[in-house]
Amino acid sequence: MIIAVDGPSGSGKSSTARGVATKLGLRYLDTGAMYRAVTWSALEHGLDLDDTAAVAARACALVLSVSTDPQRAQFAADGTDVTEAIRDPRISASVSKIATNLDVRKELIRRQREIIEQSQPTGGAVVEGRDIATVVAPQAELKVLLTADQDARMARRKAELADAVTAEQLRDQIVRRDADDATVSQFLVASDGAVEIDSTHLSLEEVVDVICRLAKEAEAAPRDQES
Ligand SMILES: Nc1ncnc2c1ncn2[C@@H]1O[C@H](COP(=O)(O)OP(=O)(O)OP(=O)(O)O)[C@@H](O)[C@H]1O
Ligand SMILES: Nc1ccn([C@H]2C[C@H](O)[C@@H](COP(=O)(O)O)O2)c(=O)n1
Repeated sequence: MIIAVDGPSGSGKSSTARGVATKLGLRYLDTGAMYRAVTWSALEHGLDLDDTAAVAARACALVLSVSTDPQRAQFAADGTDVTEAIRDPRISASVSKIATNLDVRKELIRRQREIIEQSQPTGGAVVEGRDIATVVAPQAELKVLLTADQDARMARRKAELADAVTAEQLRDQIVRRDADDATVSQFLVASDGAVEIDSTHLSLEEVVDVICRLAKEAEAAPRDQES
């Protein structure tokens, strides 16, 4: 089973997808981390992020190791563990430049599909990002658009960063980033066949439970039609 979870920044995609994967015994793929790792690598190499050809060449050359264990997020870029470095505000501020580079997207989507394919023998994966249901895995058995209103998303991110960001940085990470990212992916409205879950007034556990229930229904649906 493939479960696609898309949505805007701070809506709870990563925490929810990890929780669902753990509960259902599936792999977990954080596609945003892959865009972050390319950003980290491009900056390490001193590239001008506006030089789209050079950045795309870096993305293609990058040896990227991605853990799909929902209990143990780990990412390595050219042999360096970047699990923590890719969460740095410096990366969050620049990552949209990389994510709106269409040649980078082409390369990362190719890799994401490979990782998804590799998860099939062990039961599948929960894959989260911005374009999973629409582009990366439109064949997903369950497609979720996870939303929350802007104030809730900003408050969650502020709490997560232990108030270590200014109001301006917070707005940049949530509002500006979504506006830029939405120019290349459709994650603000539910695509065909996707279920929208507004998590504004739901706890993380409640959202995980709703998705697990929908997954069980989706899994049972073809069997119901056969009988
Ligand atoms: N339903 C919820 N209620 C309250 N807090 C939540 C809920 N879901 C997630 N959170 C918290 O909100 C913060 C942001 O969640 P998370 O990182 O999972 O969002 P995201 O959509 O993956 O963000 P981004 O796309 O920017 O990486 C985390 O601190 C998480 O614990
Ligand atoms: N499938 C995806 C996943 C992520 N992005 C972009 C959007 C973000 O700016 C950036 C990092 O994602 P995050 O870790 O914050 O979820 O990558 C995308 O365009 N497509």
